[in-house]
Amino acid sequence: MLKRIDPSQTKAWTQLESKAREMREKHLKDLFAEDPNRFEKMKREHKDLLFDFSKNLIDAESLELLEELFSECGVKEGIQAMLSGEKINETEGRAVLHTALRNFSDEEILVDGQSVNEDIEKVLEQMQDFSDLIISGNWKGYSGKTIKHIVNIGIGGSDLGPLMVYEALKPYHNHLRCHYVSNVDGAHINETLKDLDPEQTLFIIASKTFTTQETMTNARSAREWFLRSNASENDIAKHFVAVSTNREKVIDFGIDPTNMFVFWDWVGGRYSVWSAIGLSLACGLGYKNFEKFLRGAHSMDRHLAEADFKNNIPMQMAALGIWYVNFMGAESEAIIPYDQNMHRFAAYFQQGNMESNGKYIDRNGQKVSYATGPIIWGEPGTNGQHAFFQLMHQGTRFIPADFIGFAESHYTMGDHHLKLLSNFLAQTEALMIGKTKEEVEAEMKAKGSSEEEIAKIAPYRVFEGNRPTTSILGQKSDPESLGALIAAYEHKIFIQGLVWNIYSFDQWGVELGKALANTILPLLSEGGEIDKDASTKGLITYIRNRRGIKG
Ligand SMILES: O=P(O)(O)OC[C@H]1O[C@](O)(CO)[C@@H](O)[C@@H]1O
Repeated sequence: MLKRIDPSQTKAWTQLESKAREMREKHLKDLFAEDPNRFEKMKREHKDLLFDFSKNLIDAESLELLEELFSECGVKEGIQAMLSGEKINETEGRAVLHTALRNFSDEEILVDGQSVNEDIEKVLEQMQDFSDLIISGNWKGYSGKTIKHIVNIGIGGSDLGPLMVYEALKPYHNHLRCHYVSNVDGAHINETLKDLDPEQTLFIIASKTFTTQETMTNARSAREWFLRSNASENDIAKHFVAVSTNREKVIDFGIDPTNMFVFWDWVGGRYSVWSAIGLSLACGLGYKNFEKFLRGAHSMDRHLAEADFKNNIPMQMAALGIWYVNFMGAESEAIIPYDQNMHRFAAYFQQGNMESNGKYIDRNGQKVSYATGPIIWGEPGTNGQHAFFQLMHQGTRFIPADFIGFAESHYTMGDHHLKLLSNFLAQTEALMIGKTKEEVEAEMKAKGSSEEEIAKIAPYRVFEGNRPTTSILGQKSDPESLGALIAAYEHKIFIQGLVWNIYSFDQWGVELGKALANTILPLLSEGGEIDKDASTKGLITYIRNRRGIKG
């Protein structure tokens, strides 16, 4: 059982509030001037990864108070409860064991007194055998041709994880091409399938529940598309496999259960990339790379369990997030990878973070009186610089940002990579130091601007700076580093949920919209009386009229 402490009633919380008033008067530049060893003291390393926390608007005393807050809220005990398989997802009565999926230690993990180790190993073996068959070409489609294209049909956690990782690890792609269809908008599946050959295409229907409207609609359309070729129902087994926890529904859909890869209710959708949901990755990157990805995450799990607060990377990330959201007034966090291939990383953690911690009811069933999960957003640098960085530098919002990059690139053409990295470093520097009025005026004067021009334009060219960033650097983007990085963010989210006294592993907030969509669908296709509010009714009527449906 997790503790049920209202964090705002703790001793540390009140102290943090007064500490934050003090810190709001400080400038990051001064913190660096006061302590020349700030970088050395505030950087943390894990394997190849370097986390530089020094450009954050925080000092040692604030971090000590956050450590106290963590201890008052039972963070360590909460982590232990998760790792040991306790049913900490209490609103769904489930354990939370994505860490077990990447557990390469001998430690046995029990759910309801039963070890899950063997089940996990079995599925990993099945994934390895299957991906080897597909990659080697020994798995043949119905006409005897090898598979060239894999289409993963899923949504949310059954899509974003594999898609993000497949994109991020482009240099590791083999000859197969993986595609990801998620949106129920027919554009998605049509545009994906239009250039594919059914004889050489394999579909992975990925859905934890196997009931999700978008996925089942796309899966049915994929089957129809497949059967429109010369294929028959008997050929489906060679072209459709399923990843799910729901065997019955998989069979109902017509997929041979021998072509089913299982996972379990103790794997949350948004934490499922480590499970058989990663099947497209095992195929498209090769099983060895998938395993390296799991091992990278496992190393971060060990680090989480073993390192003390000061040296614990996910704990430091979580502490900073809480500091900014609850004490410094931040509403959002930006994630900006200086790595084009990581272009879906922020989108992935939108779900990871916002579906986990976007909650206002606490573990006592009461409405919270403090802010919980922030808005997560971001795009790769340098593109972001030419889009939203204006607001980050001179806007009225306070936006802590993570910058992620790698010392080396897989791509050796020209000097792209050094230019990319120089932008990364320049932006974090600029966000921190800003540019004073005096500096602007002196610069304009040196360039020959008149006094009048300086007075008029200088205010627009001043940057206050003092905008916090965390820089995360690795050697080279690879499966292990990516695994470790994702795990660090996952743990950050969980730790924050522990402190905020919320349940991070359910997602009741997505249900209402799903249920209402089911009431609207027949109104759009069949007509009938519309018992809805005036706006929804008006919109339904508009669509009906435009589509020629009589009311
Ligand atoms: O894998 P499933 O069951 O199709 O669910 C897909 C997604 O839908 C949600 O349940 C709600 O959006 C997510 O948590 C999940 O990742």
